[in-house]
Amino acid sequence: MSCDPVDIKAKAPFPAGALSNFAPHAFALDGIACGSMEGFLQSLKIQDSAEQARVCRLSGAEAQSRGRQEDWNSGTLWWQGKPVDRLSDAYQKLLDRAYDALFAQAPKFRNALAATGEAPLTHRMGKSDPCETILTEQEFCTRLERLRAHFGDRSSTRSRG
Ligand SMILES: Nc1nc(O)c(N)c(N[C@@H]2O[C@H](COP(=O)(O)O)[C@@H](O)[C@H]2O)n1
Repeated sequence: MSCDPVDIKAKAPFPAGALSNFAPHAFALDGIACGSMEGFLQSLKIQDSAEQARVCRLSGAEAQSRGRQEDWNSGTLWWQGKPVDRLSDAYQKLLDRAYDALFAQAPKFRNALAATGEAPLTHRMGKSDPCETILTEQEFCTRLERLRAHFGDRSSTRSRG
């Protein structure tokens, strides 16, 4: 049986809206408190660690518009005072760790992800060029689908007894 895609965006009803990076799900990464994934992502454009930690606590459009004030045309992003090349494996690993932390620490995010069943996930408003955005549609949706596969892992473990 095929399912309709779930297109993730902030103003969509559950579960798509709750999966938006804008949604206020609290988690911590490397001891830094984040109010949402958007707060974390947009903070990566900011070199100053104190201001970065402040932006991490934001959510929604407030977080996005704060990050969009920064010029990161050089392709250098920042985490805890260290530069991270946008096009590097290190950046992909940082994104993995952030989404793993969100999944582990935010039950409402996990519930929304579980509620998508096996539907394809899309983020049609997202961009595709990594030089134009801190998170492409593909980087976003593949991570959510990887995390969602954990639910299947648990049920198959149970069914094997
Ligand atoms: N609301 C919204 N509008 C757009 O035009 C977008 N590209 C997105 N995508 C999300 O925005 C974050 C990336 O921001 P930047 O493009 O780097 O400023 C990330 O959360 C995308 O999922 N959202």
